[in-house]
Amino acid sequence: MITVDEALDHLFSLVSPLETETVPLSEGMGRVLAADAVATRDQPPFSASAMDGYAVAEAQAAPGACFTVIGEAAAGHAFSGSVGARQAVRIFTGAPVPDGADRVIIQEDVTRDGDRITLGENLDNNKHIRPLGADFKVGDKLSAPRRLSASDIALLASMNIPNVTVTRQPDIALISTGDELVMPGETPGPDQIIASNTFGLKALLEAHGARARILPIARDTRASLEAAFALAEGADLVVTIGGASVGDHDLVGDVAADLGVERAFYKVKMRPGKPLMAGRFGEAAMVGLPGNPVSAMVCGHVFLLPMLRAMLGLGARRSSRLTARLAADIGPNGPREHYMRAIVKDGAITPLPSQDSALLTVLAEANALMIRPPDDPPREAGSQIPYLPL
Ligand SMILES: Nc1nc2c(c(=O)[nH]1)N[C@H]1C(S)=C(S)[C@@H](COP(=O)(O)OP(=O)(O)OC[C@H]3O[C@@H](n4cnc5c(N)ncnc54)[C@H](O)[C@@H]3O)O[C@H]1N2
Ligand code: MOO
Repeated sequence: MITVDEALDHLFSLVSPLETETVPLSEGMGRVLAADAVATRDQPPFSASAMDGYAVAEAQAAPGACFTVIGEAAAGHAFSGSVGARQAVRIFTGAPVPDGADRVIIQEDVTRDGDRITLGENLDNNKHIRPLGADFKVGDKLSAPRRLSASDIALLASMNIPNVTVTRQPDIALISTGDELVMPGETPGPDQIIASNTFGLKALLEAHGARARILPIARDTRASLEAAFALAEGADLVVTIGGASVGDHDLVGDVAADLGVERAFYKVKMRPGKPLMAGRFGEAAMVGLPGNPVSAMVCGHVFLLPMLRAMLGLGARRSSRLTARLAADIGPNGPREHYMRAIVKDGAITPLPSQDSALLTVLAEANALMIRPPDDPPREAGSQIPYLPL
């Protein structure tokens, strides 16, 4: 058995960053920026009023001072003249500040009578002006690689970038295997259950930038498994679930080998997730996950998401870990790295009482996978423990 980090190194050797494509900015959310986006304009492109009020020369803005209003500047409508001594321009938020003015007095601090204004006695000290280029200047950039957030999309729009160069989304084919499985919505026989793993994995992978396809369930026969692999044609990554262990009906490894999968490894020193296999399948990578529902999802977090990030050009790194203080004493760990379903609350982490890898209710209740290294000694409450957030 190899360690989790060794398995990850093998998995990274099976994938590489995918090619790029250009998409409209409105479809860029969650995509990975593959080329720096460079501003070709300053924002704001002029010094702009930050408030509604009157633009005047700072030097004359004393309490009680009087000015003559000579015109108006609104957003989208600049005042073309310039502001001289004892003159003011009525101005609104977002309007260019006219020449000669370098301060905006908010209208709450002004009394107006016809064309005359008088400043109040308690002026604030703020100029209420946003300088040219205060947000960004020509040449400023949003650097790649970067997964685009909603805030990034707003920034790119403001930079006048209507299309973005992003990494193509990996196509991931998901194959459930087993005679006991039917799809959600079907009527299971008395000895059958519902295929949950492909659905959970599709949700996980798509939330992180992949396109995942759930293929028809492969039955525990060579022919059915071969048919499922054929349907996976064109995928960047083929993921099978179940049939990975040592039972008489666990055929995935044999069929994959017959189809030319060069196996990179089999079995990882982790819990859950031990019977994991991986290899190269033509142009694609192939990963065989264990069937137990929690094992499959844990392997999704620990292995598939890092592979996905590597394919998206975000680098070949394991998932980032956080740490929390242990809420209560725990006993020693066994020989496999244990990913325990746990709850982190107010900075303290508590493993859930049942760690059976078949219990999706426990996984759904958990918000963290608490990580215990192989042969970790007992830990006392208060120790810092690493975890993967779920
Ligand atoms: N003698 C041994 N038996 C087992 C070992 C072992 O080392 N020696 N390892 C155990 C561990 S650990 C795991 S994990 C499982 C993995 O087995 P498989 O990958 O072969 O998975 P299956 O036997 O096909 O299924 C296990 C379990 O999960 C259910 N399952 C499968 N696919 C799905 C799906 N898509 N959605 C929902 N549930 C699924 C399946 O019905 C079984 O209940 O092996 C242990 N055995
Ligand atoms: O490794 Mo199995 O995945 O412990 O349940």
